[in-house]
Amino acid sequence: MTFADDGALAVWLAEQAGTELLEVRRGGLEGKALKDAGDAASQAVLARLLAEHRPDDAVLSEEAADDRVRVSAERVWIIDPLDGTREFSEPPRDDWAVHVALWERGDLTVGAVAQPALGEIFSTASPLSVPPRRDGPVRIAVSRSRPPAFVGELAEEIGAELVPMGSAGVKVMSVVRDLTDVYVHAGGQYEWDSAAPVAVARAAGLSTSRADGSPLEYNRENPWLPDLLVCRPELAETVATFVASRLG
Ligand SMILES: Nc1ncnc2c1ncn2[C@@H]1O[C@H](COP(=O)(O)O)[C@@H](OP(=O)(O)O)[C@H]1O
Ligand SMILES: [Mg+2]
Repeated sequence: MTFADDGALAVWLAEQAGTELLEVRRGGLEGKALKDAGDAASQAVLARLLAEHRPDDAVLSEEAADDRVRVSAERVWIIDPLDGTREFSEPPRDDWAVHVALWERGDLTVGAVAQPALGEIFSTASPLSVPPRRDGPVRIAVSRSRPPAFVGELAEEIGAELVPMGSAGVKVMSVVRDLTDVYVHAGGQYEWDSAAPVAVARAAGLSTSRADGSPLEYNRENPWLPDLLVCRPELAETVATFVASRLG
């Protein structure tokens, strides 16, 4: 197969990696062995296919050594072969994902987020549009295992309910899919955790920023990008102002 279009390639790459991950999950491993096998198998698929289809592009991956060539490159694929590794290792949970993004000369241009256990893929190639918000409390997606310290207080302040789940990509997609209205994270993450999801969320018309409302930047020297806010645009200022006051 050949792909002239980067958006279509991203979708195909995420699908190929997702198929591999489902196969690994059927292989009888458990716990850490399953996590490690998933990380390695998905990385191998993505690295091989990127080398074949885009040999001149740089890659930043959670599962590979950071090749500093990317810092001065014009095109960088930012990938997380398995986001929500913990949930991947807890079948039949479906809150884990494959992230494939492309960054070009300063910004994200393409993204695909596969949720293989759901059989779904979300992408900039086929953007969704988020329906108007229904009545009822604001729904805030948060990490199952590492929710930000301030999130209980935020929920109380704006009358929201918390919806815990695994994987940064799944949480961003929950806003895209109108399962939640906000995803806010702080305390730790890397560029690969949010790049593809953020590209998909932007294409769906959502607000994407650092948790305090400042702009997100990708392909920086240090890929540590510890906080994130993805939400319906009308909620962005309220949440960011609250978070800024708590994060100082
Ligand atoms: N405090 C922290 N420090 C580093 N990474 C974090 C983090 N909190 C969350 N993450 C990463 O963000 C992703 C989503 O986490 P969570 O499900 O808790 O929201 C996970 O990616 P991986 O599964 O790719 O490692 C996790 O490792
Ligand atoms: Mg991740």
